[in-house]
Amino acid sequence: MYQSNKKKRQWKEEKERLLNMTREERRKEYREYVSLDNIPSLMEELKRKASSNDESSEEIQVKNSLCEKVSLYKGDITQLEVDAIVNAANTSLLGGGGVDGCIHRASGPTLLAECRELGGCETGQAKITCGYELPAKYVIHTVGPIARGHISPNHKQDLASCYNSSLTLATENDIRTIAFPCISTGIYGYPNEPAANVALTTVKEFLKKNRDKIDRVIFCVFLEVDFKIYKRKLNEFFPKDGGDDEEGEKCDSEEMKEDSEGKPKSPPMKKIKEKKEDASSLDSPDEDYSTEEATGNTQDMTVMSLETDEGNDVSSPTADPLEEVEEITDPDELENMETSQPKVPMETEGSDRDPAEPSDVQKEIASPSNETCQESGPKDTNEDANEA
Ligand SMILES: NC(=O)c1ccc[n+]([C@H]2O[C@H](COP(=O)([O-])OP(=O)(O)OC[C@H]3O[C@@H](n4cnc5c(N)ncnc54)[C@H](O)[C@@H]3O)[C@@H](O)[C@H]2O)c1
Repeated sequence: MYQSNKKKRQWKEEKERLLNMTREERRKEYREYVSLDNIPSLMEELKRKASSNDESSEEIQVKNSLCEKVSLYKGDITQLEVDAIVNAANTSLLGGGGVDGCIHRASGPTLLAECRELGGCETGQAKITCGYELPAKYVIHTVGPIARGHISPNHKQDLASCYNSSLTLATENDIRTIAFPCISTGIYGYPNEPAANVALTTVKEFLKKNRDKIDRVIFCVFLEVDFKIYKRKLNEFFPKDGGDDEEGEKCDSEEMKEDSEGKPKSPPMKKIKEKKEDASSLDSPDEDYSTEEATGNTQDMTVMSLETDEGNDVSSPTADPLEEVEEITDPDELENMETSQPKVPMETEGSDRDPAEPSDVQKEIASPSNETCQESGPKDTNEDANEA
C-alpha cells in the first residue's frame, strides 16, 4: 500500500480510536497535561480573592454571570487538557512556526496527515481535526488576518470571525471547553491590546447567546504583554456582578473608583464602554498601532491569579525569551509565508513516534516550568497548581 494511502487510513482509524476513548484511557497516551480542575474560572479567582481579603464570598454575586465561564491561563496551550485548543494557523493548514509549530510538534505527524485532507482554510474561517497526541481531544484551526501593525476594519472583522467560527464549530461538535491563543498577535502582527478587545468582545457576545453550550473559554496567553492586558480587561468584560446583559454598561462603581491602595482605577465602565470596541463597532476607522505592542517580554508559564497588582499575582519574570521568533517585517515575505514550508522542522509524516514511549499515566503538570513548547518532554512535575 502506498505510504500516503496508508497514512490516510491511519489518521482516520487513529482519530476514531482516540475519540472513542474515555479521558482516563487517553491519559495513558499523552505525556503531560494541565487539567481543567487546575485552571480556575474568573469567578473562582474572585471568590479566592474575596476569601483571602476576609471579604464574604457571598458578596460575589453569581447572578448568571459569565465570569464562571472564562479563565485566563499563561502557558503552553499544547498542555491544556480541554475538549479543544485553537490553532493560529495559516491558510495552507500545513503547519508553520509559533503556536502552529508547537501544536503540530506536540500532536505528532498524524495531525498533518489529517490537515492535508482539509484543503486549506480561508482567513477568518475554522476547521477541526483530532488532537491525536495532545491532551486536547480536538484542534480547531483558524487563520487570523495579517495586520502588520496596521488594523483595518476588515482585519477586525476577520479576527472576530476567527473567534466566532471556532466557537460555532465547537458547539457543532459538542465541544464544551476550549482554549484560544492570542490569534494573529505574533508573526501576523496584530497589535496585542486591540486583538484582546476583539477577542473578549466576540467571546462575550457568543457566550451571551450560547450560555448552555459552552462551559469554559480559556484565554491562553504566552507573553507577559498579553498576560497584563487580559488580566486587566477580563474583569471589565466579565464583571462579577453579572451585568452581562448590557455590553459593559454595569460595573461595581465602588470597585472601579479606586483599588485597595487608593490608586485611581481605570475610568468608570461608561467611559471604557465609549472607548471599547464591541462586535458591532468593528468597522471603526483604521487605527495605526506601533507594533512594539506586538512584541513584549516573555515570562515563565504559570497558572496565574486574576488578582489586582497588590494581590497574589503569581506570574514572575524569567530571563529567557520563550522562543527566538524571527521577526518577519517584510510584507512580501509575510504574504508568501502562507505558502512557506513549515518554519520549524516538524517530524516527517513517515517518522513514527517510538512505540516504547512511556505509556504510564502521565504526571499532571500544574505549574509548568518555563521551558518552551519546543523543549517539552517527559517531566516529573506533579505539584498541585494551587501550590504554584
Ligand atoms: N512565529 C513564527 O516564526 C512563524 C513562522 C511561520 C509561521 N508561523 C505561524 O504564524 C502564522 C500565524 O501568525 P499568528 O500571529 O496568528 O500566530 P503566532 O505567530 O503563533 O502567534 C500567536 C500567539 O501565540 C503565542 N504562542 C506561541 N507559542 C504558544 C504556545 N505554545 N502556547 C500558547 N501560545 C503560544 C505567541 O506568543 C503569540 O502570542 C502562521 O503562518 C503560523 O504557521 C509563525
